[in-house]
Amino acid sequence: MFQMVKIFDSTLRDGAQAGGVSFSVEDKLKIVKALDDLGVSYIEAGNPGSNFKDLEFFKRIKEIKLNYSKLTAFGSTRRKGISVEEDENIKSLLMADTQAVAIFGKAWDFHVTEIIRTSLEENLDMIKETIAFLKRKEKEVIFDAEHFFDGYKSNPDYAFRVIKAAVDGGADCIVLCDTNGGAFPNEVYEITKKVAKTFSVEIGIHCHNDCGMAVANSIMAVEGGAVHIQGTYIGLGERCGNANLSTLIPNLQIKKGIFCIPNENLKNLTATARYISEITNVSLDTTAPYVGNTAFAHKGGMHIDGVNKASHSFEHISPELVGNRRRFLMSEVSGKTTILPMIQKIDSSLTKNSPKTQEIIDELKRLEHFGYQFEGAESSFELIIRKHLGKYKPFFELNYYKVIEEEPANNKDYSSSALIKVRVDEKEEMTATEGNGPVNALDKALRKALEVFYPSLKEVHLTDYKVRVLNAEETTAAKVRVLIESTDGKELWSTVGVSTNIIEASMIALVDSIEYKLIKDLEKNEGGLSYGNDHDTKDFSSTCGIG
Ligand SMILES: CC(=O)SCCNC(=O)CCNC(=O)[C@H](O)C(C)(C)COP(=O)(O)OP(=O)(O)OC[C@H]1O[C@@H](n2cnc3c(N)ncnc32)[C@H](O)[C@@H]1OP(=O)(O)O
Ligand SMILES: CC(=O)C(=O)O
Repeated sequence: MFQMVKIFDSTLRDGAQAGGVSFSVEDKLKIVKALDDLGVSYIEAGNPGSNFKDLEFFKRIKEIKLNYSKLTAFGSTRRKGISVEEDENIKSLLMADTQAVAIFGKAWDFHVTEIIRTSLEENLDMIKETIAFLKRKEKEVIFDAEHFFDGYKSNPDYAFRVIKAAVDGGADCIVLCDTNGGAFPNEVYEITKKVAKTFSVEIGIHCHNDCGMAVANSIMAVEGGAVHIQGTYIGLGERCGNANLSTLIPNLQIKKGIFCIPNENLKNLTATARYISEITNVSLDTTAPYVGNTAFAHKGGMHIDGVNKASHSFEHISPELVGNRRRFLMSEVSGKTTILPMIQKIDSSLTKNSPKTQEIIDELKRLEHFGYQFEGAESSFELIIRKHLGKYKPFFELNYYKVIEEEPANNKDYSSSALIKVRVDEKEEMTATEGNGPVNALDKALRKALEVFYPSLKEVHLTDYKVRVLNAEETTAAKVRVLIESTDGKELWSTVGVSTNIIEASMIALVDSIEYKLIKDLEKNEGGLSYGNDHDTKDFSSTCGIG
């Protein structure tokens, strides 16, 4: 039997209540567009009664036509002691002019008497009157029964009366909220089932993740009869966050066959997660199920061997289904089986027994002994393979760079400046840039110089920069390993550099990052690289900073 649920994304409302998150109006517009492209049913995009930014957002979003999702504004029921018509929050909700509104009201008697400090009867009136008013304004009304599970455990009769008040007011959907995130899956299942049996209205679920159960609880709610699922796309939300939709959607659709978004969009799940985390400026958890960077990364030699023989030996689904990819993590404990797929991506004629394969693995082990770590820097390793196989075209030559540190700085924002000269074919470009540190200045100067030749580099920026001291006993003469992660907003890649000089180690990783991006761009544009014999193949050991 065909089964479907409606996905309600609250990244821009509950997600905005997460510590460290602050969306600009532009951010919100971009995220709405991405979620609409993905095909979620509702986008709860803000709380117009809360702040001017959200009011401005709701004005500007009118210029954008959504193809799939219903835009939803969020607010509370009327306040105690006033009429719905005079409530400023409700006036703002109407000003947002959305097709759907989500209204929250208390379902826990304790919250009614101790937090909003009114009578149990007035709370029921606040809920029913607010919903009836919004229905008269022809809104689709989603009622969030706040603290429903705690409320039910404290006073089931009252929790049900809250739902009845919402149904009597005309609510289109009643959402049972585990606001404090303390419920367990069996409780959510039993309680949701009782509600779904008692009321004929559409039932939804909204789970917080304080016990790490938000996804499991949401699934159990679906088992119990919920057909409207609230969450946030990468799990952001108050405290420990909300049910993570990038986990829930594939769990429901791929594992349980319950329709959430158009099938053809499942392959966009990973890119959407990266895009949203990018705009939110929150790193995507590398171990996030389905969409994380290591969700399909294998390191143990036996696992890699197994996956090579039959991918489902160590993978629960095929990564391509959700737009992710399989990765084999390189390390000194790798055998040829581990690196062969990477080598074959560049030259499919090579086999486990080819001398080149052995040479590359020897080189990997030599570099790891020197201090490199390719597990976190596959892109640098791919460049090494390309250079070793002559499948590499240098995009530029770094002729010269110089970094100047100034303390105390004239300009408080910039304590460093960098000068860089690059050559592309016969043309040279020299740039100077300031930065808030030497690596920042170098990064900006290098990209500025190269953007003249390769405009796509404008999209690139660093998302992570890590330094690890390798032989701390050498104190200030110690060797350092710099790992950087870069993105162009669509893909993430990591590169590495090692040197006793932190600036040089950073520069090696930065140069690798740019070369990798340019190779990928060329591959996309040309449908594959061609390498003429006229191109020099740079000696990779010099790029890696070792003699
Ligand atoms: C579970 C959830 O996530 S609910 C959503 C929570 N989200 C937010 O709070 C973010 C947006 N909030 C805001 O911007 C502000 O809190 C505002 C503008 C909505 C309200 O600000 P203020 O009027 O200054 O009130 P403040 O935040 O200090 O206190 C909350 C008030 O709302 C009342 N309230 C809380 N829940 C409800 C409810 N379900 N129904 C009606 N009133 C409620 C409280 O009783 C309190 O009123 P009081 O001052 O008369 O005691
Ligand atoms: C409505 C909501 O965000 C909650 O109850 O958690």
